Amino acid sequence: MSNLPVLSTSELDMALLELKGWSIERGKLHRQFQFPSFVKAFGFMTSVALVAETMGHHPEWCNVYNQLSVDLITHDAGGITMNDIHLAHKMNELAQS
Ligand SMILES: C[C@H](O)[C@H](O)[C@H]1CNC2=NC(N)=NC(=O)C2=N1
Repeated sequence: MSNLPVLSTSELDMALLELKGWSIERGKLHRQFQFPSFVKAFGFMTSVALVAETMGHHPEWCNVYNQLSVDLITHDAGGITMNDIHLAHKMNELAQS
């Protein structure tokens, strides 16, 4: 359960300045990832799954071959919170390693 507030439009605009590749789509924090192979995509998803489980905060995502579409939203709060921003930063870090 998240007690964090839903971020305002201006707070989101500020956070997006530091979040390469992410945008707001249909009220969710969105990024499309592309990997060299399905195995690389799935390896990334496995790494993210471990972080997500530790955070207690989980992505909505769809994997097709080497493509991964991710949407982040805090269901308990009904909008985008700092939990989504933190998870997006962790995903960007993991995508580079
Ligand atoms: C009880 C459980 O920890 C909560 O329901 C967590 C699980 N993971 C979650 N993930 C996301 N993205 N939003 C949530 O509100 C959320 N809630």
